[in-house]
Amino acid sequence: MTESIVLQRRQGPVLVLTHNNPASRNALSPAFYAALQQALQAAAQDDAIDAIILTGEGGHFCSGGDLRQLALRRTLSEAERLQKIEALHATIRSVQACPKPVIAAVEGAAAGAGMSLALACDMLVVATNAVFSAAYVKVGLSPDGGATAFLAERVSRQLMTQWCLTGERISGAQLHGFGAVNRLAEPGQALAQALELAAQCSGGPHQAMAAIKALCLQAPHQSVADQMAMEAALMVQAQASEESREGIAAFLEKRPADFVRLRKPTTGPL
Ligand SMILES: C/C=C/C(=O)SCCNC(=O)CCNC(=O)[C@H](O)C(C)(C)COP(=O)(O)OP(=O)(O)OC[C@H]1O[C@@H](n2cnc3c(N)ncnc32)[C@H](O)[C@@H]1OP(=O)(O)O
Repeated sequence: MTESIVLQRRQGPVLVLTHNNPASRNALSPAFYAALQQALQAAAQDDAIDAIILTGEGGHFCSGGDLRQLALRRTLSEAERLQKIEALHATIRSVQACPKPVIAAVEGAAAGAGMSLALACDMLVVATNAVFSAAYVKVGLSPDGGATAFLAERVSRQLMTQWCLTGERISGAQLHGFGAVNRLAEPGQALAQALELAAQCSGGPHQAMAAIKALCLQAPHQSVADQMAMEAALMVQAQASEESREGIAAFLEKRPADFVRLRKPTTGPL
């Protein structure tokens, strides 16, 4: 039996998704795109899952596009090449469209589109030995997977341009210095730290958290007026929700809020 390209493990209400292609340092593949999208869609529907961690098997997060496959792309038509890029982009969108927080736990390399995938996540836990690189330039390519959008959210245009033009390696510690990282972990501890962070997001109000994720994703990309319009639209919904009824009642009754009982009963194993 062939092993899954995305390993799935539940730790309480946290789903850990592990890219399992260590022989190529977790280079990207159509099978990975399909499996990750499917896992995220299933997790979105599963009320027992509060947060998702994305990580890589074998000490590396992801080495980006598969260079053996990319070498063959020149023989494809422009439309076919676009279709392949779109498969990556659909995967990036699926991370951001998932209503649950997705946390990247990064050890080792996050190169090229592997860096894009890590930066697409809602939160980032990196080991000090993690190495990010916009490696595209090294192989004569320009960035994709949202790399330039995600870098622009985190650092100046000058620095982003330098990183993309040189493909230089950026350590986990460096990224942490730019405030681009939620937690900096000792080597080998990124997943453990990500699980701690995920635990902080557990037991919360799912609808409100989905609204918060959507707001945080849009904030760097729209005007204050548009952002406030989006906040208003979501707040109108939130104020009428069972979640806010429970949260406010719990405060007034001096007891912990119980958002979990508002969810549908789970069908899957915990
Ligand atoms: C559409 C998307 C485009 C892009 O993302 S463009 C950017 C593509 N990515 C890169 O250019 C990064 C290439 N990889 C590396 O720089 C290094 O690797 C790492 C830093 C990730 C890891 O270095 P180390 O631990 O020393 O491993 P190793 O000996 O270089 O590689 C081990 C095996 O993994 C294969 N491999 C690594 N990255 C890729 C890749 N991106 N695509 C296909 N295979 C890859 C190698 O070839 C080799 O394989 P074998 O053992 O058979 O010699």
